[in-house]
Amino acid sequence: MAHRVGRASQRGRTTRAGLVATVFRQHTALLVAGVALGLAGVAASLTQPVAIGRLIEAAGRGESLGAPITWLVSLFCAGALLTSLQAYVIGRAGENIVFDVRRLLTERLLRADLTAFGKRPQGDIFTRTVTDTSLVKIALSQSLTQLITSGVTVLGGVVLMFCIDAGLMVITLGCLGAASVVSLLLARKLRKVALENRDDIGAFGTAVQRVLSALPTVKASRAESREADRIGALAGNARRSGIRGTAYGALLTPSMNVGTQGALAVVVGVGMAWVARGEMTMAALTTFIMYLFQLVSPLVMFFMAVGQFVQGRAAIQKVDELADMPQEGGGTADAGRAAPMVLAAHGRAAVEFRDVRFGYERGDQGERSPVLHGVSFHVPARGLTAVVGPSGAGKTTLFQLIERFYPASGGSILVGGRNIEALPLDALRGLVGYVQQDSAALRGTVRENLTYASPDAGEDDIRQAVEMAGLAKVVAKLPQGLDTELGDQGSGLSGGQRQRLCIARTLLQKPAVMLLDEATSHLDSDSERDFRDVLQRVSRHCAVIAIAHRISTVIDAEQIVVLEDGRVRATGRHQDLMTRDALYRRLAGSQLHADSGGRAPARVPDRNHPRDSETTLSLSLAFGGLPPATLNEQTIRLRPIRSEEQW
Ligand SMILES: Nc1ncnc2c1ncn2[C@@H]1O[C@H](COP(=O)(O)OP(=O)(O)OP(=O)(O)O)[C@@H](O)[C@H]1O
Repeated sequence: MAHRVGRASQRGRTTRAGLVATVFRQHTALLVAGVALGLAGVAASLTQPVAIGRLIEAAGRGESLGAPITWLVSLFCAGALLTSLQAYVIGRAGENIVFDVRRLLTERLLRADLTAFGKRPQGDIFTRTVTDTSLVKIALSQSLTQLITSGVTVLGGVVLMFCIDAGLMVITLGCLGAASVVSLLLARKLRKVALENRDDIGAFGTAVQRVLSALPTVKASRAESREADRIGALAGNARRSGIRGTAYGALLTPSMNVGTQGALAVVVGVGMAWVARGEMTMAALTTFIMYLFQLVSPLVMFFMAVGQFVQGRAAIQKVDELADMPQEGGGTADAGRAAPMVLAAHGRAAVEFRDVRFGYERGDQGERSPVLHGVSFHVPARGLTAVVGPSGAGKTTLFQLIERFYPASGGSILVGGRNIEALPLDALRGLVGYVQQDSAALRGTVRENLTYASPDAGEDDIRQAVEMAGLAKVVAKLPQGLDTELGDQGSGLSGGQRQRLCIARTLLQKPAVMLLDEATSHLDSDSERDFRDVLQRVSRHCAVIAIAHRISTVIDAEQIVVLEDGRVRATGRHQDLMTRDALYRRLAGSQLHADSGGRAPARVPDRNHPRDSETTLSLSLAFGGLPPATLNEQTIRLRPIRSEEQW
């Protein structure tokens, strides 16, 4: 049953009714079965006072008590069996509901549009996904069925009591009616407070998630006390609204108790007077009082269920809001994993930007601050293309658009000659491998991390990718090799090792286009030289686009795109750009000074010479330790880097 939810509801927007209502409808059969069992139990309970009345009458007449006692015991057993069966069936339906809600919600979160996702605090998303879904389960299974079965019990009891004595019933209803009005008013208050409490818990969860994800920064900034105070204040808000909710909830049950106890006192007094005057039999009064006693518990349960249900409705609202988040690809995310695609025609550009414009959405009003202003360039199907430019020029944004994390506001991006808007997302992301600026490793084994984008990869492919990314020695030293467990965000490996892990993961994907965002920034000199060899090899098979601040990566590139303020100002090879583009010269010059346009051969510095040792130091700083001899055909005069210049 839990799997019956239609594919349609899993993909685009759920329905106008919301995700929870859609899921609820899928489980009505089991819920109805649970309610039916509950009602049968109610019937057994409602018959018990009649059976007791018969027992009293039989005893009064001196008849055999065997049959009435058997009848009564059978009713007790049937009531108990039906109640426990109902609890199991309703509990099962509740688990099925929460399973489907969580499954569909997670799917929608994973396919959410990044702009919409970025606007929501992650702690709030977590609270809604974990805590609120539990409240949804309680509201839609236990509370709802309790409302129905208790409601029917109360109704049935009222009808039967009317049949026994209408006058006494009118008195009873008067007392219960007043208590019910008070309880309903309290339930309305409770719903309002419950919504506030959900918001407060969400804010608390957000604050906790914020500090836990940056705990080393918190410690290094000595912000533990400040954060503890801030989070403590938010926990205090949740406590206050929780206590207010508890207070309303605590008033709900006694208000009903007072009503029923008042009714009981009046009924006993009036009833006994009528029995004394011979206007009512003792058996009828006993049966009536039995029903009144039986009414107390369902009435209290009914109003408790009302309280739980209104709290659950607040949670349902929160879950539905989250599930309503816009989905990638306008709500038509691609089904399953698309078959791997290959770039169409040979010789066609692997990636082409045609007058692409883009701005990130800021705030809730949809206003955008422009980042790319008509970017055009193309990337050949083979070879290394480097993208360079000052910080904030829009380099990473180019990659985000190729991956279709965000849609371009104007112009078009083509991969293999096809507009990416027309490609299924899964296929596009299968073609394009992306090593992000902040290397993304996950909790799990090294092997799981490696095969994350290609779950079916074989041992040989894994070994090859590990070798190519320069990770083989690292893996060999790990206690369990590829099966060594890593912590959150890949802790257990150094920054550079994590980055190589991500490079290996992307290599394993065998992409047609590989995007490397400052991918070599963490690599040491030896590994970077190895990796440049890897790049050379890989770029013979696919298009590699690398964002790099290191000239060592750029020098060998077949093409360099110079980006400034979201515009392409030049494209060409290193030597060409050194002569004709001032910005490129300046960017390169911040690391090195080319004496003769980068044409004369490099002089290898002598470490023993005081001036050269200074030069060697700054060279290795600027080039991340790459030995000068590896810079082909460069005559480089380096300026010593002084610490005061770094400030
Ligand atoms: N998610 C985002 N929401 C809003 N603005 C963003 C977002 N990401 C980037 N920006 C803005 O877009 C501009 C370009 O950012 P981008 O990351 O593409 O620059 P970059 O050239 O890669 O910079 P760097 O070299 O420092 O990594 C910056 O001004 C940045 O503030």
